[in-house]
Amino acid sequence: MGFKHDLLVYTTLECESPEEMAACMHKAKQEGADLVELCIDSLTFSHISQVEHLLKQRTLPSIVSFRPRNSEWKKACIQVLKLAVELDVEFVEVDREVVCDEVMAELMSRRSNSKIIVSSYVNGGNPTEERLCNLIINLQSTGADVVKLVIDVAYITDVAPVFHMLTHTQVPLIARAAGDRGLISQLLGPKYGAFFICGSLGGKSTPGLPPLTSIKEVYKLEYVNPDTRVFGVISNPVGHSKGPLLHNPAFRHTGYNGIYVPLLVDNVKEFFRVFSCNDYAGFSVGIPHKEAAVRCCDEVDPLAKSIGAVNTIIRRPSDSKLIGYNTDCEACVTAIEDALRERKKTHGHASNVSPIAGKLFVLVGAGGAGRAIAFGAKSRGARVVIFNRKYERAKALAAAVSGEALPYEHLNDFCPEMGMILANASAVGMQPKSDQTPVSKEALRSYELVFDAVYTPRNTRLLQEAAEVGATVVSGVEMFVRQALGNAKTRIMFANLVEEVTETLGIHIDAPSASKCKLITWERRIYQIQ
Ligand SMILES: O=C1C[C@@](O)(C(=O)O)C[C@@H](O)[C@@H]1O
Repeated sequence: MGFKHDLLVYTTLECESPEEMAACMHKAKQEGADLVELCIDSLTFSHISQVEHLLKQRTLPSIVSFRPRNSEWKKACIQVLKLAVELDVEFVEVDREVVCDEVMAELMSRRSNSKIIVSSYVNGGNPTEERLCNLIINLQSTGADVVKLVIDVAYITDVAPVFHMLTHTQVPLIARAAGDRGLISQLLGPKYGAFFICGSLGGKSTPGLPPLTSIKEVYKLEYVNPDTRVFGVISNPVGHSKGPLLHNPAFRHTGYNGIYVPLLVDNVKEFFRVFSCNDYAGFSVGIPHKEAAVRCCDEVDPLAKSIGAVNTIIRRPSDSKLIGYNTDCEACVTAIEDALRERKKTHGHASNVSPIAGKLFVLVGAGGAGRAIAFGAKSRGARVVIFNRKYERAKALAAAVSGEALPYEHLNDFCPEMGMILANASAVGMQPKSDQTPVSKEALRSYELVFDAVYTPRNTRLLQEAAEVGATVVSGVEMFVRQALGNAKTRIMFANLVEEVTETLGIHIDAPSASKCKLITWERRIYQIQ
């Protein structure tokens, strides 16, 4: 078939009425879909003529599918599939489990322009290459023009055999790993020769499916090819990350053939074992993996080593070794310093000494991000006090930065002096639990500045309440963009990208005031603020 490398983006329409389906088809077209899968079994219709009308009026090339929900529906299924073939619908999808050889043969012989897709659902997780291969051979033996597999995956690593099949199968193959952990089967599919990619309609996040709009605008999958280098954020959860919105445009501006994707990882070590080739070139590391990731690296930068957490990993092309860095530390501390300097400037006393020096720096959270912030604050001469739900972790971190650990229950009463700095490095307040806050509004009155590492939502409850009591607030987006620049800088070293990435991101950590307006531009872009 001629279209193997011409990417077609489709979306699946499940609607109650033919009218609604026609309207959704229109919407799918507006959002950039090349074709739609019409799930006729989702429709309520009294007569087949309504389906006929819908198919004749279709405004996009279509796949007609029908999944019978019980044995009585089987008759309707066969009737609809035959109708679709008669009407020359572009693709007619036949479920291998329901359609017998005889009907299959009839559909094949009656079609003129329709292509027949024979599909199967692979359940039970852990799809081995052998299992997938046998299934493909079986489906192909029906004489199908296209074979389609929807595969249940338990872990992101289960997607690797799917990529292997996409690369090595001769018959045109549509493969989709279902669920959140299967998302990369769609985003990276084109790298492995996939020619059909499924997206979700209406900006909706459907598990395992990228929104149609982000396929076109963020990932630009039509440019992904076998040489595309893969980057991504390893995290769990990962859906909140704005990394793809920031790194993908940066790649394009610099003409670099790379893609940056969310990687929902349960076990970092296993992830690196399976995705071990040079094409998987660099990673951001998010919660809760920043400490475990240190143990996966072959070399760790001295700063990251002392912190005990990495948030950036680069695969060195010359020997495929993983090199870990920590860009959170400088990102957070410089964001706080800049805000304090700005405040001092308006109060008339600017100075070169870090404005954090000598301050009481209260840190909530002793995980990977907390560790980086504690080390950063200590490096600037702050007195660090740590609160963490698990007291033992707070104590261990306090010992590492010559600070003090206090029981979490005392956080709201802690007020030894006024004008302290508060940094939240816990996930409290992150979407979807954005009504939560780690520190009460009353307690915030003792702080001169409040920083929140949580950046989704942008204006957390903690920051809103801190602003209401008159504190200077620094949002997590300041840290997020700065750590991403750190990612880019480490990437430049190994991918021979020149200063352009820095230019594109537009932030020069050494010259904070010049960077401010670019930061705001990125903030607008990331949160899609007009
Ligand atoms: O903390 C963060 C944010 C992040 O996890 C993200 O959401 O993209 C990426 C990490 O590298 C970084 O340290």
